[in-house]
Amino acid sequence: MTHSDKPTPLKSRASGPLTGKVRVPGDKSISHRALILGALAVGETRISGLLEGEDVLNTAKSMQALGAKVERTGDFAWKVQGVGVGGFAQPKAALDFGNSGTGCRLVMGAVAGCPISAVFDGDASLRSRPMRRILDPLEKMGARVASTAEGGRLPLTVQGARDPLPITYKTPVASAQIKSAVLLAGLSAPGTTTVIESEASRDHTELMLKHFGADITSVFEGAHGRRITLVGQPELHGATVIVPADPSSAAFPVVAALIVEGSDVVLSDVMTNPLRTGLFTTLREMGASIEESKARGDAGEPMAQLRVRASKLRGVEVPPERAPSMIDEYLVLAVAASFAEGTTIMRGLQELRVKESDRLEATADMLRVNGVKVTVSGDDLIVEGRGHVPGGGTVATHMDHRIAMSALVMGCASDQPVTVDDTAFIATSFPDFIPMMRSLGAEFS
Ligand SMILES: O=C(O)C1=C[C@@H](OP(=O)(O)O)[C@@H](O)[C@H](O)C1
Ligand SMILES: C=C(OP(=O)(O)O)C(=O)O
Repeated sequence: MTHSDKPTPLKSRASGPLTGKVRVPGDKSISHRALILGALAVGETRISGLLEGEDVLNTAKSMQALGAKVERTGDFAWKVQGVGVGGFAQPKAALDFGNSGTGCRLVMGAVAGCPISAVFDGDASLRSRPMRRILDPLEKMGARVASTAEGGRLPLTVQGARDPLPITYKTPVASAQIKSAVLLAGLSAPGTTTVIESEASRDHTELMLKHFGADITSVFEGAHGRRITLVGQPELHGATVIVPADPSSAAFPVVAALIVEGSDVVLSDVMTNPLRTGLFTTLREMGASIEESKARGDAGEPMAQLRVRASKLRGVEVPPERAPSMIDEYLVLAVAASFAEGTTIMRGLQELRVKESDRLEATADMLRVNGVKVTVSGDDLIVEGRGHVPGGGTVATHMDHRIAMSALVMGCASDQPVTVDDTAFIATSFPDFIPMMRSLGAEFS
């Protein structure tokens, strides 16, 4: 996906109370996985609530290019006719994942277990992100990689293994993308593939593999880790997947409701998998009123309705072991911390440096240009909250959807409006963010 060269800036200014009930779009992690596992299954997979954002649409296109039949049957409703484990066909052209690390890295794993070769590419942001962390284990499993870019960056070619080897792999960092790539390649290997992680990352791949019929187990390992074992060469069967609302997208209206005085916002069907809810835990520790009701669990993932009311927040210390469960939410947490009274210290954020942008520096810049006192100390982010934010700054989004949305949320309650230089990348994960926030009362112009 290429964006127009002309940036689309937007200004966010303080509004009256935010009110109403919304359902944010389907979870991005689950949407990617539903398409990929649907493509690797035998038979038909029906997906409802799919996130129709650019990242996921690029994964859908790649599944089609690899031989699966992927069809949109209605609003957020999709049907996939799979080719079976190991059954991908040689794609005719390069696979373009646009801005999406998840799509690119998970499909690399799936391709590594098939006897085909595929070129992987993406936009300037994705081309700058490290791929060695994925390629290392895939090479151990028998895949071969050719890259002309430095450090195994995109564009690169993966030649999948004819006879993939099962491995036991300890991930060097807590990353669901690394874990998932190994497990997806392991589907085609005989015997058991094991992934050990010292900090548990989101477990959607494990839950969904089970849902599609794989023999997979996950046990605790050490204080915070997991050992995941997958029996290779299963026959995955097509399944029904109901995609819950994305907690990483819900994070934006949640924080907006907390900081805009008098707000009362309800969010339905938000996924509450504990490996994704670190932000809500942290906000509650800061004094946030977030009430959960209507808890249910369709298709292996828990979800609930959240009612969020404007709250006086106080600074807290966020421990490093919480990072995997809120890794994409630190940007908007930093916004909440700016409106809190007191200092918030977020520790162990090294992984933020290798996302769509260097999110540690970009978050600090976002706050700084809006008059908030902030320090990056090693891999820690320290925000000095003063109960209000001066605003008045223009935020550089660096091709990063979450910076754009966080900055617009900040403007909802700052003394002066906040401008973002480009909103185009919001479409990667939350295409209706702007109209949805306006429907709650946000003033974007
Ligand atoms: O597996 C996934 O769906 C994701 C894993 C995380 O990345 P890492 O695996 O690099 O931590 C997260 O940041 C990303 O938005 C989605
Ligand atoms: C890091 C993110 O996604 P990805 O790694 O898929 O680009 C994100 O959505 O914040």
